[in-house]
Amino acid sequence: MARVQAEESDTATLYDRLGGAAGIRRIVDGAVAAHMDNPLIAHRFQPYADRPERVEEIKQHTCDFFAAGSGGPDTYTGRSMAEAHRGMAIEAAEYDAAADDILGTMKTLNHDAEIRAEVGRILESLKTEIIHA
Ligand code: HEM
Repeated sequence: MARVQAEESDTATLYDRLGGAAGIRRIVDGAVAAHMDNPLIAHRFQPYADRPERVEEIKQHTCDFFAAGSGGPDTYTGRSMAEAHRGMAIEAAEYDAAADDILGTMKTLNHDAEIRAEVGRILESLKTEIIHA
């Protein structure tokens, strides 16, 4: 029985381990709030402060992006990462600040070190697409 449970948890998708759509939404909400408060990148997001409908659209696309990339049922219909960030000239330090916000939010939400490291590796793999796009 213990063995079966271990096998089940080994095969659970990252999407399931993040808590599905609701769990991903909590991470995205927390990360966007952290970005707005992060002196390294707040200026990137402040122009959206009075456009709640655009913020909601970006959040929805980000949720779909993470869900589709982690084994969830959703399809991502937003732009590619390079296209979404083209012309912004995002620096590596800004990228790291955004990744820290996401991983810090996950820690606050009690995701353990192992799953945070897994998400950290995925974020790292997106870095070259997003910086200097
Ligand atoms: C950590 C990895 C990142 C991921 C997975 C990510 C993901 C996304 C997604 C899915 C969108 C929505 C695209 C769309 O609606 O078509 C988006 C938009 C945006 N991202 Fe990122 N992003 C990341 C890093 C960053 C960084 C480092 C910055 C700036 C410091 C940034 C600034 C923005 C801005 C300002 C928008 C809105 C663009 C617009 O309205 O046209 N992102 N991002």
